[in-house]
Amino acid sequence: MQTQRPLASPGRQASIPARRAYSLRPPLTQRQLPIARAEPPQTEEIKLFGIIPTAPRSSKLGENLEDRIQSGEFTDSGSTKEKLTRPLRQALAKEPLVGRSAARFLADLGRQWRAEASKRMPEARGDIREIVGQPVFVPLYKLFLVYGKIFRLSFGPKSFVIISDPAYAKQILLTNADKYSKGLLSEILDFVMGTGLIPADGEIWKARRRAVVPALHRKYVMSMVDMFGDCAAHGASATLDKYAASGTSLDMENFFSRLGLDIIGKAVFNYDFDSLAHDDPVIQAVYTLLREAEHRSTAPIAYWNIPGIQFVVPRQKRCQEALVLVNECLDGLIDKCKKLVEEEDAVFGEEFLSERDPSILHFLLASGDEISSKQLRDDLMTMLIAGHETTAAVLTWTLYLLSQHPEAAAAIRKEVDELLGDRKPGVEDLRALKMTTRVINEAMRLYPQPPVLIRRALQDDHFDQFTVPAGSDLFISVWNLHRSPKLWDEPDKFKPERFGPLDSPIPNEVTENFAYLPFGGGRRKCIGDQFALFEAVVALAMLMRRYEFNLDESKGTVGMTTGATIHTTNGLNMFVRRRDPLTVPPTSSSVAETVSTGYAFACGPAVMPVASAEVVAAPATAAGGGCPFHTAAGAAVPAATMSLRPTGPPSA
Ligand code: HEM
Repeated sequence: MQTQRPLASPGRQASIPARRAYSLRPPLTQRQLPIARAEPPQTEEIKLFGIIPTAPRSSKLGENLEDRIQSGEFTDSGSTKEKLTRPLRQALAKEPLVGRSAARFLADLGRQWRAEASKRMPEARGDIREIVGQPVFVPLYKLFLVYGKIFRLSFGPKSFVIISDPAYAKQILLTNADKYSKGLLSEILDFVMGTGLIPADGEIWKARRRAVVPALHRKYVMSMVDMFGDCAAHGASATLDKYAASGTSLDMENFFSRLGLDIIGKAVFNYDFDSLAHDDPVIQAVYTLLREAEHRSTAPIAYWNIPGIQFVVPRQKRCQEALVLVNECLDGLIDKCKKLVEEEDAVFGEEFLSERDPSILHFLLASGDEISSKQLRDDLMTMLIAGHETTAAVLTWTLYLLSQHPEAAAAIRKEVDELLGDRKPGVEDLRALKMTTRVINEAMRLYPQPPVLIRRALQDDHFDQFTVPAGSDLFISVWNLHRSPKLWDEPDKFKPERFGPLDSPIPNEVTENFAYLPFGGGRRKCIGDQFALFEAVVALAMLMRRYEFNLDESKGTVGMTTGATIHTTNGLNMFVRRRDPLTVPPTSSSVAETVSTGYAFACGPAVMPVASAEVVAAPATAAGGGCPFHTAAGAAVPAATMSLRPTGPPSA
């Protein structure tokens, strides 16, 4: 197989020359959209960058950002003062006496102005509606191709620094991580995650990371593999077989969302949502919260801060009710688990795993971690949300890509047929499912979940000649990094072989030097990376073995919309066909046996700097209860396709 590595390491990256924008656009009230730029295009510059001026933009917002970028509307270069005085200097230079010395003086001043201008970060100014009308990472990519690895994006008084360079990403996530907080993300997610790990900062984050990371220990992740297979098999019999028999297409995005929810419910708090087989109010409430979080993450203003809004606006009221329902359910599960911990009276130690309830919640309670039930709920909600939509989105886009690349689908089937037949993969099989894993790695490059990482600078930080002042909001565009033509050969193409021979290490931020960040990097790297990768590999292997999937094109293009993760616009509608008679009876491998043989994780050097060694053995605590809502009949769960606005089809 051909080996294609990223084209350039960050050190070798040739940066796109810095350009700046001083768009003199009047305020919205004074102009009618569409509007052409107030400044004439910089013809010289346009030629330099191979950009051809275009006609004024059309009337549809967002539609023509590309044209507007090309028109030079956002763009200026060098020092404006220098450019304005240039004709004067040229005229003066023709005068023999005083004129020439005045021209020389202006030339010196111009050099100084240019030097100062070169320290100003390239800036794109625009109308926020250009961005909110489409998945945010799409316009950011177009702007990145013009402005390069770092630029400021300004909408009136608001501005964001967009980072699309591996070395800069490494600086923010790893070397200078202390200088950054989660900023906007904490504000957006506060209502649902509170001070859970994702939005938390400072001392709370440190304490929670130290407490939670050890719960996802090696033995725990291994013990989950069997459950992944059970859930996938259940999904097959509860849903896919029915659609295969009926011949009607099924929204696989919705299917993966339910599969992800069932898996994470069991893994985090030993709760069987069984959303693959039925809907109930708790499931509906979880989706209401997820949709609200997504909505907030793309909203141009923080409407949720308007006092009393949760009592007035119907969607906010529903969100509030959903929160109460989910919290009550979590409280019930916490009580039930406390009781179990008390009953079993097990000795807690490193890699503690209860046979009756191997969940993360059980670990946290058994560890004697002294935290409030609010903090515990925040942690559980965080893991529920973080571990559900992300994996579902990864599986959705992997299957989409496989539907476009039958040769890769065939390669996976060959691998699975030879290795597993129709039995569930065991832990020892994961290392051998190399092609399946590699396809998922490449799908995570093309469709990173989330496509953008959010940070706020707590102190000034410097990126080459540019200073990012304290208080700045930064977006690390993982989408841009993963699709940068400077880092990847044919970046928009699906090429699992680009990561090298199948025997080479599984790609991650370390192997690719921060050009590839499927699980982030540095001290806030995903704590569920191995869990998630194993889950995706098991589910994909089992489904590809049993079924063939073909896109139902009558349902329209598979567009992209975004919230926290990338969703399809119209669902991933697939015809499902059962493959040839399954000859090998499903069997399960012994997880315990494999764990004891000391299987090594295949994910490369995981970066979990707050080490699991910090676990302290402590006595168990107690109480009792259970979720009162699980068996209640409920309304239909909303489709997992959380469309915000339609866009064009994905380019891969
Ligand atoms: C394919 C599935 C997944 C993907 C693509 C993914 C991706 C990520 C990324 C990119 C981050 C870093 C965010 C940032 O730096 O701002 C992150 C953080 C996190 N992820 Fe995941 N994740 C996945 C699955 C999971 C699962 C299954 C869990 C839990 C069991 C989980 C729990 C977390 C938590 C708690 C954090 C925050 C860590 C911290 O800030 O200390 N994730 N994830």
